[in-house]
Amino acid sequence: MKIAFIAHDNKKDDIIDFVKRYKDIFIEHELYATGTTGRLLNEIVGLKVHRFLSGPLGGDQQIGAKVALGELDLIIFLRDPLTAQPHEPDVSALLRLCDVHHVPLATNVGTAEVFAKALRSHCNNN
Ligand SMILES: O=C(CO)COP(=O)(O)O
Repeated sequence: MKIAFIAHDNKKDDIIDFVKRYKDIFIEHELYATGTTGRLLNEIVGLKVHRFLSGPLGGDQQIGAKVALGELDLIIFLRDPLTAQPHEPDVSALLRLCDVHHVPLATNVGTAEVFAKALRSHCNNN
């Protein structure tokens, strides 16, 4: 599967912890991320990740474009619901495109866990 990771700054520790816990699963897939999130997943978790621009510089929109083209299968976007983002319109546009194109989207660790466990059982059954 093609999976994209995005995390706002206050959620960077959470996404690192989450991806570390499921590294054995994610390593089997094609991974994408916004700039800073991708760098951290590469340097700290040790995964190969295709990196787009940083979110505020257009990375969310680049991921949205891939969603619109049917080129991503799952989005893990750990949003910070307590901090205003200068690029909020880009964030909303990405969430909207996921809904338009029926692409599964996790916006918190609880939902991301459900997806990761589903991926794990899918891998174990194949
Ligand atoms: O701002 C973001 C998503 O809206 C995340 O971007 P970075 O991964 O570059 O920090």
